Amino acid sequence: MSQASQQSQADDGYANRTLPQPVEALMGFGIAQKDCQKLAEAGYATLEAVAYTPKKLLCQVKGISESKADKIIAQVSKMIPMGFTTATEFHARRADLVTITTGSTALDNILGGGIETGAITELYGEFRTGKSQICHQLAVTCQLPCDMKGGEGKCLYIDTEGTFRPERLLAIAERYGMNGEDVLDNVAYARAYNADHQSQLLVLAGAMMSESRFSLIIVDSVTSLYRTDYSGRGELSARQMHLAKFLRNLMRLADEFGVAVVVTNQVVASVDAAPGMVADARKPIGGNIMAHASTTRVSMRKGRGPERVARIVDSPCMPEADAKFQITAQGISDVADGNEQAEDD
Ligand SMILES: Nc1ncnc2c1ncn2[C@@H]1O[C@H](COP(=O)(O)OP(=O)(O)OP(=O)(O)O)[C@@H](O)[C@H]1O
Repeated sequence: MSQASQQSQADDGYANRTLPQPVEALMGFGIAQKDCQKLAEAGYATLEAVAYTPKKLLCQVKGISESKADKIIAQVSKMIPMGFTTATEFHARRADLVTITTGSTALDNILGGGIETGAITELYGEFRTGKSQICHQLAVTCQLPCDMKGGEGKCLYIDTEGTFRPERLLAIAERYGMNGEDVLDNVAYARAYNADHQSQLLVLAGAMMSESRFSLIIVDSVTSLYRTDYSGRGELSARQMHLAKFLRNLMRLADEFGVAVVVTNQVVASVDAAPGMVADARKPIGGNIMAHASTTRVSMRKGRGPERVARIVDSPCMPEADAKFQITAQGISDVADGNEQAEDD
């Protein structure tokens, strides 16, 4: 969760967290309004966004010279705490960490309660494994109150494959007794048409999130446009650099606004999979860049009928584990025969 969102109001709590301060707050400290506007238009709409960005990038904003950037950084560093804290304090902050339910208790359990806010969770797997269905589920549950395992915030949904279906949200909302119209109104949806556009949408996202309370960003899928916009070995390095920048901006939004970020990813046949290793013979796209950017990685595969199996592959504090869930008309739920974790393969 971002430091700004820690500075919460009277009764504290995630739902009452204050929004980060707008970059215009610099105006009282000798920074011109037009410079604040330029920063906001370039995607640095909050003090946190400026504070978390290297000087080199601030200097790339049209009209921000090196000396202006120095002045801005000096002022922002007085306003946003970025130094050391004790592990005790950090631990206390994590105790308040909000997680968003996936709709399946078994899946929530292996994730440590649900999808973590302030972090990037990657769902990867072959087609039809339920990645987009989980995204639809979370777009609804992120709006639930915290005591119902929600995030009490809106959802920002970036769809790169044209698979977003509001009808699914309505069906899921009904399951939780939520007003369908409100649920749809609380989802900001954008279709991304190319990798540059996908990045540009994050600039808009930052501006929207500084005005209204969001608890979740979804990018479904994070890599598909990169696969089509960049082809062959010759463009691999440029692709990875662009992807790294996109992921870094996503992480910045997670830090800045304390929102959960969920990205889906496709898989490709792994040439180095050993014979007999059927279970994970396919690896997620994006290589090390993707692997390092994701806080938690979840591999998904098909089970019997509507059943699916999710496996925690990488997490900073949860062990590798499997959970079964199923896709139903009303979203993601535990398998009919119980909430138990899946047996070994
Ligand atoms: N209303 C529904 N009720 C039950 N199951 C559904 C419903 N809608 C979709 N599904 C199931 O969800 C599965 C598709 O899942 P999803 O779209 O999440 O796949 P995905 O992993 O995102 O695949 P891709 O990589 O192709 O986008 C299909 O097996 C489909 O039968």
